[in-house]
Amino acid sequence: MLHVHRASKSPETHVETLDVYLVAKAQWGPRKTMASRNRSQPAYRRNVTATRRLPQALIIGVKKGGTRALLEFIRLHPDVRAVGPETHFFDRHYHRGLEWYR
Ligand SMILES: Nc1ncnc2c1ncn2[C@@H]1O[C@H](COP(=O)(O)OS(=O)(=O)O)[C@@H](OP(=O)(O)O)[C@H]1O
Repeated sequence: MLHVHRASKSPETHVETLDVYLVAKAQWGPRKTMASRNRSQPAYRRNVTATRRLPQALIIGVKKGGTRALLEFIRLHPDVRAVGPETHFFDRHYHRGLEWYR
């Protein structure tokens, strides 16, 4: 989850806090890790893995707006991969660039 703070001099808006979740559709391809040789895994798990890619969707909402619940419902779909902990890309790690973000 990412908290983006935007300050404003307008008395109506004050400080706006948003939660941002990153959601990516998984892209399946050949697995190249040691885990691929783990015979205790079923074949459909041995031979495929998710490729790291930029998110295709961002969930943005106000704090306490239920963004976590929405993310958990969306990630139930088998083709969806989503971050677990907060990434803080836009507020803390933006300078690291898109390769870090993947
Ligand atoms: N469908 C629905 N209806 C009513 N309330 C709901 C719903 N889904 C989530 N929630 C409540 O939303 C709170 C969590 O919001 P967030 O995921 O945005 O959390 S946070 O702001 O990042 O902490 C959290 O409230 P609190 O338990 O008071 O913290 C959830 O219980």
